[in-house]
Amino acid sequence: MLQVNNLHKKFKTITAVNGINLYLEEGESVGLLGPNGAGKSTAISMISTLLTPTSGDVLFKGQDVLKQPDVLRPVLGVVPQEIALYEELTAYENMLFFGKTYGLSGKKLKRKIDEVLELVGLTERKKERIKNYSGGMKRRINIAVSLMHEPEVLIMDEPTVGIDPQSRSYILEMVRELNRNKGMSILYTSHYMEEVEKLCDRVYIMDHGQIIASGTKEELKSILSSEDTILIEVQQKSDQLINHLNEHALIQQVAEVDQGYKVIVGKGADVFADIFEIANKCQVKVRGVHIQTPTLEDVFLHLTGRKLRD
Ligand SMILES: Nc1ncnc2c1ncn2[C@@H]1O[C@H](COP(=O)(O)OP(=O)(O)OP(=O)(O)O)[C@@H](O)[C@H]1O
Repeated sequence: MLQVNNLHKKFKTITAVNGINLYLEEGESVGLLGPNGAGKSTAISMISTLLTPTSGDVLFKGQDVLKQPDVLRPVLGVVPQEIALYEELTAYENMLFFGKTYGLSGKKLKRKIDEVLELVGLTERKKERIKNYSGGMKRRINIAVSLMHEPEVLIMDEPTVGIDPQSRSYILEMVRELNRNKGMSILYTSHYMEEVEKLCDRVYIMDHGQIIASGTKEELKSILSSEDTILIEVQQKSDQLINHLNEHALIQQVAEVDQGYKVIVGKGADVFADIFEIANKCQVKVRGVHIQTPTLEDVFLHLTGRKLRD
């Protein structure tokens, strides 16, 4: 349905997007996962026709979106990373305003506002000014606005960044509902791998302007089928420990995580005793060492040597 071919964007000296290819089928939920600065926002701004590419094509149902933006714009909903609402107006007034810009009016507009307010769970708060809303509520209204014209395709740019856990899980559930029950095709960008794992059928992993891996979650994780991921839980962190782990011949990657460190080793490599010995030498108390099933975060670590949220 939506196809992106060899898309590039250069800003003077920076190549923000360096030849990406991706597609979105009807009814699919696809994740664009990558760390800050990977080029996700630039890529989706071009796909949404808000930014002109340096080169490349975007096709919607076989038609060239860059030459004829109107083949996509009327059926596209975009949730930008920045909140785009009038702070002094109430949520309802904002929706009236944006609904009119989509060409809705009269009873149809009011019916649609009621429907999307219900969907984002803010019917009771619709008469409050946006400036009095929490960050999470603002984001929910931002999403509501993008749904007013019943888009076929929804593109979301990190819609849960910086919000409270309750709004976050509300938004995730809502996105899931839009995809599973309403059949909306969704391109969801995020640097939170848990969100992409939860919501998306297929995933593109982006880094430094390029797509470095793509496939279903299972396909991506099978990249690690010849590796084990080991979590080392420690009492206190130590740079010396990281250095020593990195020097170990059987350890391929080391990354710091909340509880301690994650290391990737060849399948079945027996490094447990060595880990305890190294930790002992660095005077780090180890709480536990566990082999884990790989996550998309581990796939990213394996491919780039970095964590998604470095
Ligand atoms: N208008 C611009 N002018 C110059 N450089 C830009 C512009 N927009 C983005 N960049 C640069 O392009 C690169 C990719 O940025 P982009 O915002 O697309 O990344 P991202 O993956 O969406 O990250 P984030 O989540 O932080 O927005 C970055 O190095 C950024 O500084």
